[in-house]
Amino acid sequence: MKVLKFGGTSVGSAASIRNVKNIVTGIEGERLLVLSAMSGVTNHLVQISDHFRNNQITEATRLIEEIKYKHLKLVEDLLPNDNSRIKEQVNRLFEQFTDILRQESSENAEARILTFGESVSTYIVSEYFEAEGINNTLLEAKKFMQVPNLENPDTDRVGRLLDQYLKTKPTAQVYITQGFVRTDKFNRINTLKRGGSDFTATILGAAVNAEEIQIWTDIDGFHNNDPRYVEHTHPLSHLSFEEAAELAYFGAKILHPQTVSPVIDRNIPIYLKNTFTPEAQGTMISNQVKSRGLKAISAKDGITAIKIKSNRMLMAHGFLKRIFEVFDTHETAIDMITTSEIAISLTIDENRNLEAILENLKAYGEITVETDHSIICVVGEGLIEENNTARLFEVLQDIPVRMISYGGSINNVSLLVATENKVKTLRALHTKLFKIPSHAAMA
Ligand SMILES: Nc1ncnc2c1ncn2[C@@H]1O[C@H](COP(=O)(O)OP(=O)(O)O)[C@@H](O)[C@H]1O
Ligand SMILES: N[C@@H](CC(=O)OP(=O)(O)O)C(=O)O
Repeated sequence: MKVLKFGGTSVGSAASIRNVKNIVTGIEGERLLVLSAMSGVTNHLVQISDHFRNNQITEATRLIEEIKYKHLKLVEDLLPNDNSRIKEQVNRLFEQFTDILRQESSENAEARILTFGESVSTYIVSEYFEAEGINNTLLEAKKFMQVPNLENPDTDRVGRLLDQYLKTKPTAQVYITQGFVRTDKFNRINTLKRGGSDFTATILGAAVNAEEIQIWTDIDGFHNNDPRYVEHTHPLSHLSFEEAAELAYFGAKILHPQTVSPVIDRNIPIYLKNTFTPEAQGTMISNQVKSRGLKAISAKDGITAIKIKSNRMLMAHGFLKRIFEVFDTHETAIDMITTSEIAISLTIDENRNLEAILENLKAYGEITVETDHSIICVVGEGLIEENNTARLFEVLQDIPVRMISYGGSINNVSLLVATENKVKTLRALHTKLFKIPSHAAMA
């Protein structure tokens, strides 16, 4: 079995869905397709959910009509003839969706709203494939994507649930299912967080012990820096699991942060490919280390730095343990840590429980908080043994760096900068580390 994930732009128009069809028919054997919502739809659903929560029914209804029209137009473009049955079903799906909105507001209603885009996109693609003679079975992801614990999905359990469910469905060479959706510990619909269809693909890849996972997107692989901010980036032909995991966790938008973790133990390779230029090589992510030294740079926004200053207690044993317990109690992960004789600074990327954390930390010293920071992550196998780092520190002469994490792993150096300096830092590092002429890296 191969798992093929197609992202929002790949299912975003009739032309791109025709590319998807050509890609899928060019691959032999059993294929499990994981599809995202059409590009832009989940953003609209977020707005609909917000309007709904604020009782702005007129605004919510206008947006629903907009995305309904977008999907009906897609049906018209893909299947110009004999489409009335399919349009009726799309209309029915939208009626069911509007019913969700009428129900009492709850966290669950929000997740059901956000995951609706995947329900319609998979239905339309399945009908289109059928009309094109590609026999396929549409699977409801909520029947088997039981992921109560986002940090550590039980892929064996997902595999067992999928096996049971498949017994109730017609067998096919092509299966189609929704990305992004999961059921949580209360067995209610929830999401895998934004961009989560990549994570669906690797959870399912591990669950069925796939021979490989292909993630089809709108760019020719993993680039060595963020192409939205930096010019003259280039795709990398290979990344190790560790390199890809660090880059995704520290912000590279092309992959959901947790994409890599489910497949490492089973050693299932992931290929990143471009739906619009399928012949391009793309990036392979595997357990092999094909080259050492500097590979890529990424950035993660929304970081908060917290400093705890205490000239009495820092060196006392058990002090760090008590600090970490505060974060543990409030289920908040720590990203970076630096210590000095009298202070510890650490960062978090989730401010949901910030107030409660600060309240608890007060007992341990004087607290300073800085929001709106970004972690810049420089990654490569054996990076810090390869003498690249002297050049890294030259760049930092011109950029105010709040924290540096060096030596936690030999594959990664992380810097914390104010978000207003992020783009400048990415470009300066690109120029210096990849030896690009300085005028060329500026967008
Ligand atoms: N290092 C990187 N390499 C490639 N693309 C990146 C990188 N960092 C950010 N991106 C952005 O990620 C986008 C693809 O991710 P995404 O929009 O989530 O795709 P999809 O909708 O297919 O899931 C690219 O268009 C690119 O702008
Ligand atoms: N549609 C969801 C899930 C997803 O992964 O989308 P994409 O593959 O387009 O990033 C989102 O926008 O978050």
